[in-house]
Amino acid sequence: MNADISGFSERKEAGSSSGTIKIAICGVGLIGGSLALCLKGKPGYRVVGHEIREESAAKCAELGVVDEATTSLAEAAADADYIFLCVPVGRLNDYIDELSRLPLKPGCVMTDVGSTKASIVEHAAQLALKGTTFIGGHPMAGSERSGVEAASADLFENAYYVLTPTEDAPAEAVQALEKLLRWTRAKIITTDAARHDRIVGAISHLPHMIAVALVNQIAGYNESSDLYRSLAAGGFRDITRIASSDPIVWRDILVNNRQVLLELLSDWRREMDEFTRLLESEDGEGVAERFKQANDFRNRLPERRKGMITSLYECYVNVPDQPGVIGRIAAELGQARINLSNLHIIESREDVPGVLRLSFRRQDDLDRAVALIRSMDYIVYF
Ligand SMILES: NC(=O)c1ccc[n+]([C@@H]2O[C@H](COP(=O)([O-])OP(=O)(O)OC[C@H]3O[C@@H](n4cnc5c(N)ncnc54)[C@H](O)[C@@H]3O)[C@@H](O)[C@H]2O)c1
Ligand SMILES: O=C(O)C(=O)C[C@]1(C(=O)O)C=C[C@@H](O)C=C1
Repeated sequence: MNADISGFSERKEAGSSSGTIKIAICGVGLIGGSLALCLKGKPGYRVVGHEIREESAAKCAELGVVDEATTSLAEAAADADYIFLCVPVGRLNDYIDELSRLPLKPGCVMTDVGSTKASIVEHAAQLALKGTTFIGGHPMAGSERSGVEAASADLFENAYYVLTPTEDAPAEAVQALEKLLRWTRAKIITTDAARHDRIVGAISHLPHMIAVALVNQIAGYNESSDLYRSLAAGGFRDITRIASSDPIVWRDILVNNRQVLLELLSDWRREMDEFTRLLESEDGEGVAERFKQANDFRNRLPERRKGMITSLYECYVNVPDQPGVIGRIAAELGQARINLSNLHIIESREDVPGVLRLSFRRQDDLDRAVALIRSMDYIVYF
């Protein structure tokens, strides 16, 4: 791979013969759509989306997330200067295979956003991608939501964006991709694919498994009494938000990174066994020590840095069980031009006050929303 890249930098700076840089985004969902929004409309760029279904292609074009959309991979890839693969991890190798059979523009830089890196990087290296360069990529930002409707131009701001170029990747290609990715306002770092998978397995994949296991455990208890669901408060919600993530996307990630995850699960079991031991021996000091250690590490994580702890600024509003209340709050926020990124009704049953979770992408929007909703006499908390 990475054969002839002569004239690479000039081409990237000057764009194609038509004077534009063509960027193909395959899979215009949460991540692909967010990348498209970061790049679309920037001087000299044309963003072409690829979706396998006609309706999805039409939708991302209608939403204005891409300049144009197609269901033909050949059409999307033809003359593209950059190709982003933003489909579930289990489909990445197939895309690389298919692209390797298509005529690609010499000097084209191909990258992906998959949450695991070793297998795709290895697969791409086995193929001679005809004068093009593959560079693995992974933005460390996301959401439990999925699909193009959840895409946002702000998603990657201040998050880390990991690149995993192989040793033979031309420096010019890596630099060109880094330069393009500056539009995401993410912090670009490079590492090797195996290290990426180990670390991201620990800080992202393991937590997703734990969240899902915990929710399923409690859902089982809830069979006997709905009070489990009703009483689930901040602690449960905080640790389980990511259990709402897309099942197919996560099936692919976990299966792909299974070697790393099996080791991590064994360490996790040891951590749980330690709690069992402490409780069985009524070792309160030992329990407090576990919390102290965890506090020390967690409190040193950078505050509110997107991608690591949370990408959202959220508040909760108690709402009475009356028709129109939620619409009124949403309408007031809209009128004040406060950008609401998500609204979720957490509890809504007859005669029981509901709780509305409002999510914002910016601290400023959250602050203004809280002031506004409190001025409407609703109780707001965090
Ligand atoms: N969700 C996150 O928080 C997050 C964060 C960083 C990276 N990623 C990675 O980004 C990639 C996309 O995830 P997403 O969250 O944007 O998911 P998504 O469901 O929002 O989007 C997936 C996209 O892939 C397309 N797609 C789905 N199945 C397909 C198939 N079988 N063949 C072809 N196209 C298909 C969909 O039409 C959609 O455009 C994944 O590889 C994931 O690991 C996700
Ligand atoms: O914020 C979330 O919902 C995420 O799950 C984002 C998250 C993560 O675990 O931090 C998930 C998957 C990625 O590949 C990168 C980021």
